[in-house]
Amino acid sequence: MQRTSDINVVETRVLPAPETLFAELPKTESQSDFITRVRGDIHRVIFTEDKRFLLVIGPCSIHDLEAGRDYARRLAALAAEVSDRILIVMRVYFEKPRTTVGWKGLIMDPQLDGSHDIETGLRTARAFLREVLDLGLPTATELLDPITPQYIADLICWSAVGARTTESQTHRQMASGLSMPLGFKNGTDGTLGAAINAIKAASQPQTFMGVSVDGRASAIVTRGNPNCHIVLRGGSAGPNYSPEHIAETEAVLTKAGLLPSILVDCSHANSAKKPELQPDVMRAVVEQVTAGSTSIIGAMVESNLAAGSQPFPQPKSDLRYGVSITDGCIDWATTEQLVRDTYAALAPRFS
Ligand SMILES: O=C[C@H](O)[C@H](O)COP(=O)(O)O
Ligand SMILES: C=C(OP(=O)(O)O)C(=O)O
Repeated sequence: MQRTSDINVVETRVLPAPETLFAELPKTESQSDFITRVRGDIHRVIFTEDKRFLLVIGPCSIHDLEAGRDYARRLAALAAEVSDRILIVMRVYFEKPRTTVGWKGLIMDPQLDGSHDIETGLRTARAFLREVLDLGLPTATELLDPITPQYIADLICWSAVGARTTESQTHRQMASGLSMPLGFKNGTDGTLGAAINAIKAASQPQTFMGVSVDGRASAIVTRGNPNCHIVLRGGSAGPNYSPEHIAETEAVLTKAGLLPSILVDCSHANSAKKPELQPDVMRAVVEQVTAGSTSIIGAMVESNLAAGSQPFPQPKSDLRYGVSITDGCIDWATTEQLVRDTYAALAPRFS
């Protein structure tokens, strides 16, 4: 008989059930309390009941755990210093959507060598998230593969659906069942429609196929996620964080019957993918906030220990410490200065 399926499948590796990883790497009671409290804080920021500025900041992707820990320790100290005006959440990004092909992040390829040991990737992600939380630092990630949340979402305070997947029904359904506040990015073309439709779809009950905690294919029935908002990241036509863009986004959200809560991504097309421009974008955004904008709830910044990015793939031993292997970032000194400047600029809001 002619084979009609799996013609292009080379191997199927069964993964451990989510509950196996929960048992191996459990969430502690204090982590659980912390996540619940931070998610509540972010909810209040989205609903403008908390005046603090939500800042999602950190590496474009985590590829070196030691550098990730080093960064998290520094950010935790800084976050504690500014916590009365800025709610800092660390980008702990383990999944990378690619324009064509490339390294897809630590979950998909934890050895950085194309071996795609996803089982180790999932364990590594869980273990690292617990370390970040134990520093008293809230966690943010992009959820890309719809099965991933079953393994790590209990350790995430805020998540994103990226520009390349906001229009996907699969991701909107996934978002409708997630327990944390979530930002949908505008599309790579810069238009808002897909994100607006995504917020609407994710707020509704949905039924879709997924994996249960014991690892079986299941129909998942959700309640809808009421804590979704838009993230402006610019697009092929250029940046979209100017007062005019913010006013237009506010109007479109209001017309759609949605809360006009906007987080501005200072990276990606808002900085023309030039990481060193992010502080300028951030300053322009904070200026709008101090001038009275109530729709801007915060910003996102790609930051690492060292500036820029390095080519990848290359031998692991040749990689420079603290330098991104995906999008370019600002370095730690610039990050610290930017956060302190933002803290100072926000003073009038709290006086
Ligand atoms: O933030 C990360 C990247 O911009 C996104 O994953 C796309 O990356 P690529 O265009 O290098 O594939
Ligand atoms: C991939 C990312 O962004 P975008 O979806 O906006 O390209 C990201 O923030 O890492």
